[in-house]
Amino acid sequence: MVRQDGECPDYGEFVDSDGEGDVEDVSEPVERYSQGLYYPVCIGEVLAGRYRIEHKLGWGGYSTVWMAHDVQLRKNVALKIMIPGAKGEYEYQMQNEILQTVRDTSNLVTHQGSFLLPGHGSNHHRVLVLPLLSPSLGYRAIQLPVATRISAAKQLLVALKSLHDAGLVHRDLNEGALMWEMPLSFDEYDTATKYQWLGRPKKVFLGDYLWKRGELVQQVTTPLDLLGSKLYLGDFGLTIKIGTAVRIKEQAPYYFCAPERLHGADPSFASDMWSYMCLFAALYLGNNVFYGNGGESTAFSWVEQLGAMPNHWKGRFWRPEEVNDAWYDQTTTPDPERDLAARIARMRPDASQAERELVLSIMHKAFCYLPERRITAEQLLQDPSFRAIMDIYEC
Ligand SMILES: Nc1ncnc2c1ncn2[C@@H]1O[C@H](COP(=O)(O)OP(=O)(O)OP(=O)(O)O)[C@@H](O)[C@H]1O
Repeated sequence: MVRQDGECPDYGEFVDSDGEGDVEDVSEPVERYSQGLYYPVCIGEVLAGRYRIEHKLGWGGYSTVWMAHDVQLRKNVALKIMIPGAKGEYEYQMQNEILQTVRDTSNLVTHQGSFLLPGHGSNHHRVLVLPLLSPSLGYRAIQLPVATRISAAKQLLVALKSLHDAGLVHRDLNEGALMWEMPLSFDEYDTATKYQWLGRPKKVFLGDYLWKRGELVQQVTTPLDLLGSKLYLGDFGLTIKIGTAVRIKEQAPYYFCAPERLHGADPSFASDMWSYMCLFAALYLGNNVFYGNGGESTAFSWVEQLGAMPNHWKGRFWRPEEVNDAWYDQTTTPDPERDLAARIARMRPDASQAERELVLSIMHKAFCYLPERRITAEQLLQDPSFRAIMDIYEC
């Protein structure tokens, strides 16, 4: 139904004790509320006198993200409520930098405004008001038509190029940073209709011991037929200016992290391009090319598919106790049964031999160990093999 003034509120439902585990398994760790990191929120609560919380969209190391209705402007928004302190402020500052320096922000998730919420004690939580999008799909992206996924890969590359052109390194490219457009007409509907599409919030009371009432809410699962075709890149909580030296070089999930970062190098445009190609491969193949927790298994997955790592990286792996000298032995070659070509053939038997060769050529240009030889976003957008793939899928 179309939204009416004075609408009867729906606050979702508390699950019974059997359902509590299901909500807890997929939600943020509850102890982060008692530690004063996350801001406790209830469905139906109105923040800053205008944003009525309607559902939960997701959470991360630095925030919880909520779907809200802006009763002043009568539109839906996402509220990213940051943890207090410098880490929570950093993304706001970086988003301001992006808004000032990036020429084309049309595929980037940037704020439309911001406010501070008083938290526990003297803490304050920065809140970013973001466009409402579909939360990242994770492994569900494979259920989208392949042409939609390839179009997403192209849009992601355009978004990344715009960031790189402004001298910014994303540094945390993974599936969680990809969000899809939601239908524009969504703004006109009342909460009950939105819950018919997204499901009513399932929730658990956080407990009386907190300084403020709050609920642990299971995040929405967007029906795939509700998604638009536009893809957005978000999560700039770790973004840096190129050339910035960082204390922690590596980044989880490690199977998206460029190998030089696990050998002590700072994040760079090139390391973003490695992560980009991991995402391209996941979208094209429907599965990740590399795996593991950043230790032996991840390094093994590089070597079996790409061959030996550069000899001068020897002795620099971040987990020295797990090193295998064969990784740097230049006589170690990819396993023909399990290399990239074999993987592409296995995962995409429907694609022609010519198409698979184009994809293999693209992947090798970005899955190149030496960052200085890796293809850039600008070059990849102009690359004949990349363009040929985009032509096949009419993107
Ligand atoms: N504007 C939005 N619309 C819909 N969902 C969103 C939006 N922004 C974020 N989300 C969802 O919330 C999740 C958490 O957001 P994000 O990864 O930006 O948080 P974070 O605290 O910075 O996390 P991380 O630990 O990954 O850096 C995302 O994976 C995404 O699914």
